[in-house]
Amino acid sequence: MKNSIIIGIAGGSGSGKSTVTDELKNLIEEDKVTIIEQDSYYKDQSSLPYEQRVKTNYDHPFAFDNELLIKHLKMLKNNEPIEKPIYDFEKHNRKEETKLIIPKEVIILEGILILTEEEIRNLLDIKVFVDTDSDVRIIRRILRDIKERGRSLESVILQYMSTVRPAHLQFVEPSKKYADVIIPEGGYNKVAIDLINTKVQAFLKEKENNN
Ligand SMILES: Nc1ncnc2c1ncn2[C@@H]1O[C@H](COP(=O)(O)OP(=O)(O)O)[C@@H](O)[C@H]1O
Ligand SMILES: Nc1ccn([C@@H]2O[C@H](COP(=O)(O)O)[C@@H](O)[C@H]2O)c(=O)n1
Repeated sequence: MKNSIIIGIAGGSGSGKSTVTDELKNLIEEDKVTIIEQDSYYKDQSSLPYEQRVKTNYDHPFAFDNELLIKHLKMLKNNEPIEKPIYDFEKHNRKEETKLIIPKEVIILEGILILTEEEIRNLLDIKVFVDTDSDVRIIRRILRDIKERGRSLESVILQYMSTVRPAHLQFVEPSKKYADVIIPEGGYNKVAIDLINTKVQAFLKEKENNN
């Protein structure tokens, strides 16, 4: 029997991925669940000045160090701890420090582009897509990025029009077809979150019975 299961939660920026992830995490015993954000695996850009880092297209698959993400997911599956990078949205770069992540039975991986890459998809036991209309997503993103990511209204709008929206249409939206479960409006869809949790609890019970 597997050491762990990995649940992938994809969806556009502002769709409610982190909210779904937190709601699901709260239903699982604390010592059995860990969260991996694809955002933590943005490529290291220390060699570039801030003025260049601001201009990076953070919604294109090239922006992510998926090689490291895949390596870490495989290590966790193998019961090995990892040093997860920590991302700084204000500086547009990885921090120098990392966070020790101990392998747990349930791993929740969340991020905009986790379903676009076949090698990541193949590591996922449950694939979820949080499906929220673009007008709702941009409003949520404006509020969040100004409050939590040190952005101005103008910068959020410019970034949305130049890179976020085109990459969403090119990469994120088409990846919905790979999902096992599509959650409309994300966030607080209790029925959908309970259904995923039922599958998680069945796995944990089976694992306990096998020990
Ligand atoms: N169902 C919802 N109703 C209202 N606000 C929500 C809902 N889901 C998420 N939010 C808010 O929208 C913002 C973006 O949600 P978040 O879960 O961080 O999205 P994502 O991780 O997909 O970018 C957050 O400030 C969050 O509190
Ligand atoms: N330096 C960065 C890195 C990423 N972004 C944006 O974050 C979005 C993904 O995070 P969500 O929590 O919204 O899913 C993505 O759309 C990037 O545009 C950024 O603005 N700056």
